[in-house]
Amino acid sequence: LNPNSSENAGRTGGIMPSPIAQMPQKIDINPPKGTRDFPPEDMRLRSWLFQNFREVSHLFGFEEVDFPVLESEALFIRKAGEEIRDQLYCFEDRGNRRVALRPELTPSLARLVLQKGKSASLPLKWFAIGQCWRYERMTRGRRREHYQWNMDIIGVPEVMAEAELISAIVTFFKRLGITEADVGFKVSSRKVLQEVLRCYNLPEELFGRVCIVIDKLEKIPLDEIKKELKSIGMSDEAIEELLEVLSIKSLTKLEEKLGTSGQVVCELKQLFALAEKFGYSKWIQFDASIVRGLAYYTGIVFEGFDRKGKLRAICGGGRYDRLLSTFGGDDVPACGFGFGDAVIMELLKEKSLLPELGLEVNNIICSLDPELQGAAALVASTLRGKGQSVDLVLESKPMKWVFKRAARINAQRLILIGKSEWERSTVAVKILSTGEQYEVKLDELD
Ligand SMILES: CC(=O)Nc1cnc2ccccc2c1
Repeated sequence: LNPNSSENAGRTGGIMPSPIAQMPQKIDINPPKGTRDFPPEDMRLRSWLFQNFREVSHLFGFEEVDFPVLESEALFIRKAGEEIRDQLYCFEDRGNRRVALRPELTPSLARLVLQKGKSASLPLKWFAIGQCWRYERMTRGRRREHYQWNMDIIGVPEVMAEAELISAIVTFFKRLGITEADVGFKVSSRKVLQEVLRCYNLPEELFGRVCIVIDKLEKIPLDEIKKELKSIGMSDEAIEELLEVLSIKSLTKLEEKLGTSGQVVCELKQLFALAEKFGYSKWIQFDASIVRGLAYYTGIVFEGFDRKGKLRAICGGGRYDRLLSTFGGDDVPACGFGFGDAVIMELLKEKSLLPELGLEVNNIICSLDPELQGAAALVASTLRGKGQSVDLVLESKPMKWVFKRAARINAQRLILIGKSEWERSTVAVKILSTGEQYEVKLDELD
């Protein structure tokens, strides 16, 4: 912008355009609406959270998978009136293809399972951590992206699969110091709904739409719920019966309502018995109102909630035995859960369970004069070769600057390359926590 600088040299006569006129359009340094940057202090927390996701997944013998954040829009087009559909971050690409930023991971996982087809020996136990997107009018100021941890078991029809998944989440909570006093799981089965709808001869294909309306039970007024159920084609009597069943909060009462023989009650009893064996009985409770907001669930559904009731659902999942066949594959039983990175962080903050994660560097190395830069590089490589982290001072800096930086990056040791020491193959070492100082032979430095 300096009118006298070289690139302007030789410009003839005329008034130099004012620097402002040359100023490139100042770009917005904030991330796009509804999205986040992760500067180091936030990235350390995120990495810590994901490390726990990964370690629990490996503890349960799951394999990590990943898929593109961009998918064909068709993967997410379901006609059940889901919120996730209304907020799909979709567009037409330069090849005129309808594509979308994935709003969830399960459909991509199902696509990959089908791609593996017969070669995939069941059961598959896969997990993924991926960024998911939604396009919301920013009127609500909500985020447009979040990271989700998913674990899925493909090919196991028995309730043992759901019990295993809940055990994984409980294990994760315990690792972070969250107990059954802080959170719980509401468990139900969509077959409860199916049972009621069958009694009232509601066609099977409307089942998903009813679930999506029911999922809004605590979010919109009851008469709005009734209106939507009526518009789907339910009679007043069916609606009353449905709402009555959904208010059941104990398996015993459900049994009275639906009878003991039904597969529904039997499956749920099995799950609660397994919970006992896994050791997380105190974490789960039956709650018939839980249906989850995704149309493809077909059986047991569950969601993690904070017992203070201040936060949105922490995680959720369930059985989706029909999803793969709706993608044209064979019928393969499947169940899984999604666990977002937002609510859990709010919960950990509230419970003061966030770890203090500072930057930690073993060594900071600097040379006391310019011609020893090479020597400093050599010492840095030697220590790095031994697995020690080194912050190498890359320019000649005054010692005051070096000490200031050493403190900021929390270096444990300062190594000075000085002329006289170097001539006798030694370096000066200062332990920054104690101030202890000594000289050490280069080949004894470890
Ligand atoms: C609490 C929060 O951030 N939720 C959130 C944020 N972004 C999303 C993006 C896609 C789908 C669900 C999402 C959910």
